[in-house]
Amino acid sequence: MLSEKSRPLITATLPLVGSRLGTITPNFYSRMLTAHPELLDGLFSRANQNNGEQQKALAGSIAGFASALVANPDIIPEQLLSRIAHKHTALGITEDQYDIVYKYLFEAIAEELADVITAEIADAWTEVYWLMANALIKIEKGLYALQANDKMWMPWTVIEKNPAGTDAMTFVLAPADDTPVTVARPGQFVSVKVALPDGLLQVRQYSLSADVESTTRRVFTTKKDDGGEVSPVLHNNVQVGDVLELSNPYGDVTLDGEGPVVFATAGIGCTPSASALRSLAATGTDREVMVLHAEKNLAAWALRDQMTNDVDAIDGAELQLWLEEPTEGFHKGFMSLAGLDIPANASMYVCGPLPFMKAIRNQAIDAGIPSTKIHYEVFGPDLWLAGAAS
Ligand SMILES: NC(=O)C1=CN([C@@H]2O[C@H](COP(=O)(O)OP(=O)(O)OC[C@H]3O[C@@H](n4cnc5c(N)ncnc54)[C@H](O)[C@@H]3O)[C@@H](O)[C@H]2O)C=CC1
Repeated sequence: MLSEKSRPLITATLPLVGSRLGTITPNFYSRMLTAHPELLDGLFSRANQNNGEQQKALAGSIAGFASALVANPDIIPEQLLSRIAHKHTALGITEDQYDIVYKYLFEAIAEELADVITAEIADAWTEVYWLMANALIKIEKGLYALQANDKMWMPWTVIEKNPAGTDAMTFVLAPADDTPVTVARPGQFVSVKVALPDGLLQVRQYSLSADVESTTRRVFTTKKDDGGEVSPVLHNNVQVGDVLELSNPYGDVTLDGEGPVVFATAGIGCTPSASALRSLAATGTDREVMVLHAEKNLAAWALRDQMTNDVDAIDGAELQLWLEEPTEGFHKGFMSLAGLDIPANASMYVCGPLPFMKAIRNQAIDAGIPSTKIHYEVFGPDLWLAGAAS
């Protein structure tokens, strides 16, 4: 919990620190990556460094955590930390790296706030940092302990590479060694390590799109982002027979509980819901299932066959489709929940572009679905969650 000594200091300086985070975090990353260039090789995303998303995400997390602590000094904001911990473990973050972050973050704070900072203010923010870091370290240790092995990276052989819709590709992989494989949960993702043409190793998270329970297959589907650094390499360069390094599965937006379930997805955001749907169909679920999906056109829908087959296989399951390009038999334009008969006790899983998720979450809340039952995950640095928690 935040000490009584620090609380008024954090309350008083939060607006100022919040307003300067935009300069503190680039200063921090620049110091840290200059001193530890190895962290950019296989840990931090070069694309997110270059476009500033990583800096904004760190700033958002710190501000969100500090705001929550000031409002409730005795309560650690679990949801915010859980989401971050799953991303950290998928990257193999270790306890000692929190010392490295502390050193360069506080050097950056000292420089950027030189006009206002006192020893007392620095101590108060140090307390906030270690409250957050120690809580994360504890959650992350627990997540690592749940895995079937204690390795970060395991070799997997690409055994299939299948085009999925017009822009995506499904990769099926089999273990390339005898490391015990963790059974994943529907909705989880794995990190995939890819060597770029310039030799730099980069890591991305991809949702498993099918067969999550399997210990002999990993299946993920990725859309090619022509402006991106990693997906074009996966699509163009990686071939059947190649070996990729994969992490254990992580992610806390998973299909749990009972009762009716609604999947509302758009574009390649259908992947985690498709794996959940696959699991429901495979286990002969008696849950009421509604699948809502939005795409530009029918051909773009990456997992069309898999999802329609699984909807057909589940008793009473319903599928509705929205297409931007008018197509007979389907809703036209962006998804709308208006007029849909969504059960009041439904759990909703929303995944797709951020504006889509915001629109659907708002509509669902207006329709009476409690926010606690609406599950979503922002892929990439988690700005929205950090903002929502503050
Ligand atoms: N596990 C996860 O959280 C995953 C998340 N994603 C995310 O899903 C997103 C999907 O990307 P794309 O397929 O390229 O999407 P896209 O840009 O092709 O859009 C797909 C559909 O989203 C809907 N949409 C777009 N903007 C909207 C708006 N302002 N309001 C309402 N609906 C809107 C439209 O129906 C559109 O056809 C990516 O941002 C990716 O980060 C993707 C895979 C997994």
